[in-house]
Amino acid sequence: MESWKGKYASGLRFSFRKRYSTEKGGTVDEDCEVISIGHKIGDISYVSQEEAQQIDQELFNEYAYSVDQLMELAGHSCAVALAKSYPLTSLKKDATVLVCCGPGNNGGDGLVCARHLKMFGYNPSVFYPKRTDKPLYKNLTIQCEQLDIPFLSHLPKPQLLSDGFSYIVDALFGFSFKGEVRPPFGDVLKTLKEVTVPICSIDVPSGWDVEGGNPDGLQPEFLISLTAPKKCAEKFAGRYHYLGGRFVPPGIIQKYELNLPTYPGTEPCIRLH
Ligand SMILES: NC(=O)C1=CN([C@@H]2O[C@H](COP(=O)(O)OP(=O)(O)OC[C@H]3O[C@@H](n4cnc5c(N)ncnc54)[C@H](O)[C@@H]3O)[C@@H](O)[C@H]2O)[C@H](O)CC1
Ligand SMILES: [K+]
Repeated sequence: MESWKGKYASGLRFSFRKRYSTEKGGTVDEDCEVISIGHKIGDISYVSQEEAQQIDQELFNEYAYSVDQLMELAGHSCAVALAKSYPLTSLKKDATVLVCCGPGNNGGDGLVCARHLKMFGYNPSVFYPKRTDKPLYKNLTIQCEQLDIPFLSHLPKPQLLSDGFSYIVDALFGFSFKGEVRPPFGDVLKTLKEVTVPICSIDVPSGWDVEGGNPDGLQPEFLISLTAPKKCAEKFAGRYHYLGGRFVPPGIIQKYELNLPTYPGTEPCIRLH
């Protein structure tokens, strides 16, 4: 497991054991190792909603990336981080995974992630209740359909979801989420809050204020922050926190004074804790 803590100087490494409580009242131990591989010392950066949106726009406008390119890298890094956290061989239920996609680019990341999960041998299904009428999303949908990834017409009840899927990917909202949740997503989030299998959020746990979080909202087990963690990620108390979206140019890192880990080797993601 590669992991990073900004406060440790380069070359330091230590092991520790984390203990989790299970629903049945028992405990599970996990051996963890923290390795400092970056040259930066100091706490990791958490960006505001405005900074996240500015960085996004700069990547498109100043650095000439297309949204398809970044979405592909982002979604691929999500699938890799999920595969590291929930290896194929550790899953029952035929490695079935439900990917819930929202109307914006977070949902697009979810569609890309579903495609890569299928390529990695998982059995994803997609729930995509509010489709956006743009070629990018239509193409991502066709790509999934051509891989025989089922699209659910409605979201099953919590018990059925818990029985039928190994984990659920939350790709409903990312860094542009604002205000109170609007229909039909209030019901979707309510259902997801009641499932007993892990919820895995892409970029921001959906329904959380991008900066302030949401103590009454979803409590995902897994979070992958893209580009840089958003301020709400400081409140994430789940088991796996990854950073992905390995496409941030040095100019952006300097301009926004981002303190981020150096990705190891050719990895598209890195575990933060
Ligand atoms: N630079 C990067 O790191 C990249 C990140 N990517 C991903 O893109 C999302 C941000 O995408 P964006 O389209 O700007 O917004 P969202 O997906 O977060 O949501 C917009 C969508 O949601 C609707 N909405 C907003 N608030 C509400 C609400 N309260 N209730 C209901 N609906 C709401 C809004 O109307 C829009 O339809 C980022 O997080 C990453 O996941 C890119 O993939 C690549 C570059
Ligand atoms: K999300």
